[in-house]
Amino acid sequence: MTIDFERVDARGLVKTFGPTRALAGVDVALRAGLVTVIEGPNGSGKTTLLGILSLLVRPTRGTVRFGSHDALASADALRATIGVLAHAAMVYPDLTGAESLALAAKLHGVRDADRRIAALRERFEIGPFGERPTRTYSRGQLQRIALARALIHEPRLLLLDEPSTGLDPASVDRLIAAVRVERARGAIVVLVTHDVPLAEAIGDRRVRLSRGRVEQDEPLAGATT
Ligand SMILES: Nc1ncnc2c1ncn2[C@@H]1O[C@H](COP(=O)(O)OP(=O)(O)OP(=O)(O)O)[C@@H](O)[C@H]1O
Repeated sequence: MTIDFERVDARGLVKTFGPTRALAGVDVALRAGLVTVIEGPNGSGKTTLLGILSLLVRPTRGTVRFGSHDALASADALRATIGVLAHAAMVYPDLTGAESLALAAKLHGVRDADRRIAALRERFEIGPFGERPTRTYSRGQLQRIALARALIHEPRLLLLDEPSTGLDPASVDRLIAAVRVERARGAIVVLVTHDVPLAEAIGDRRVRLSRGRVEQDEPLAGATT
């Protein structure tokens, strides 16, 4: 079954960890073909919000809808529609990059996996290093594998957590190009970052969190190129 949706709506999200209120009533609406940047100081709740949107963390209160689907009630079915690029690359160190992509394709039941992997390898310039174990990779090489893996199943919802950390300018350019392709495909893209130039280069909207609340939610100018 293919699940499709054009928007994700989170309403009234509260998340407490013991005495800590990581989120204190957050509403966000995310739409297909738009990049939403989530900003805010350390501890403002960004990672917690991303965890809830990835359906891996349950909110204490609130609702999450993927289109007409109650995402909290159907998390297992909907998880396949999500692609996540997290801080840790989450690859098996002894597998090669190519094997990591093949495994991800298999887990997601990607049809025509060989062709999809070849296309992603070309797009992210994963050359001969793709045949080496990932434990030998530089940060930028790992990032390219992680991005390719996050995109292997053409996710509807793409969640990127600080994707530019540690990348050189060429790698950041590649990342920006990749996000633009995903946006043009109609993906719903969420980008958590402290990287202001990156946010301004690809963000369509900025949601600023402060102490677990939305402090600002505004369009970003000039991001439509
Ligand atoms: N598993 C947890 N257990 C206890 N407290 C937590 C947990 N996860 C997050 N918190 C707390 O919730 C608050 C929000 O954390 P969160 O990681 O969402 O912030 P953030 O905006 O992503 O911060 P940063 O910019 O530092 O990554 C913080 O006070 C944090 O200490």
